Amino acid sequence: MVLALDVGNTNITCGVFADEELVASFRVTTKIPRTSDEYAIVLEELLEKNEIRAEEIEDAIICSVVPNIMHSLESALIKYFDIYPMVVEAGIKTGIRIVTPNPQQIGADRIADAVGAYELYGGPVIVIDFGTATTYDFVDAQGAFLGGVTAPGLRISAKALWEDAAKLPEVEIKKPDTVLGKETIHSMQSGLVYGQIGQTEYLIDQIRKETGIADAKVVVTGGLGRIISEGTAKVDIYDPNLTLKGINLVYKKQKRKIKK
Ligand SMILES: Nc1ncnc2c1ncn2[C@@H]1O[C@H](COP(=O)(O)OP(=O)(O)O)[C@@H](O)[C@H]1O
Ligand SMILES: CC(C)(COP(=O)(O)O)[C@@H](O)C(=O)NCCC(=O)O
Ligand SMILES: [K+]
Repeated sequence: MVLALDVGNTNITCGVFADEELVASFRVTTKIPRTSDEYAIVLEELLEKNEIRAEEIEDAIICSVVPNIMHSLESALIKYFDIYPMVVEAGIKTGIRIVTPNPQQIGADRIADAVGAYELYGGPVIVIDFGTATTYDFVDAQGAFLGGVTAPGLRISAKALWEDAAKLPEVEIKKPDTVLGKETIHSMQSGLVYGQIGQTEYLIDQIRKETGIADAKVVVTGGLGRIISEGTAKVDIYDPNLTLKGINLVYKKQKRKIKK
């Protein structure tokens, strides 16, 4: 089995794949600083809870947008699992052609999302990831990554409200029944969720207009993607495991390349 690690700014999402099938997944907080020894304990314990023994993990691949935790995480895999993990980075074979002046700038998670969306659902596709940041990326029918949009994530926006405005409290991110609120919490939740839905619909329309591809499919992922997907008819597919699946696809392509 292969361990796929998606290191985001909020969570490290871990997936265990038996070939194409995701057999287990779990999440670990990114923000907590951990040593390689601590990572090993957390990973081993969570694998065990999912009835997977460490010895069953034959290989690993990491996709990270948080450079400063890479050393500890890689060391944990080397030291305790005897695995030198593959890393999703510039130069790796992905099947996606990046048509931007500086391809190495693009977050590895966006590449994994693009690979997952294109391979599993087909292009032209707009892939949206509601993570710490909200990212919108466009991949055409031939698998070319043409560009993207980066916006503040739902939690970032929410935190900005209650941290910067004295009278605004911390609120749960959920969709109220009506747009207009008669109380502080309701109106904040409305601004956050309906605001994000409106942004999403607007950007989908604009991307379709700008590219001239009116029928581009919309695929959504990310921790907060479900609540937005449920609020708009413009989302075709919500796949909470898209990034992990994309990472696993990259792993398989790279393995094939090494074998040749
Ligand atoms: N399964 C889930 N259900 C609801 N919210 C989630 C879930 N997973 C993550 N979240 C929330 O979504 C936000 C983004 O998480 P995530 O997609 O893991 O971001 P990142 O990839 O940037 O680490 C976080 O605020 C987190 O609390
Ligand atoms: C845009 C991101 C911060 C999103 O990260 P996430 O929300 O998944 O933690 C990440 O993909 C990143 O740091 N990208 C590098 C810059 C770019 O993609 O243009
Ligand atoms: K992400």
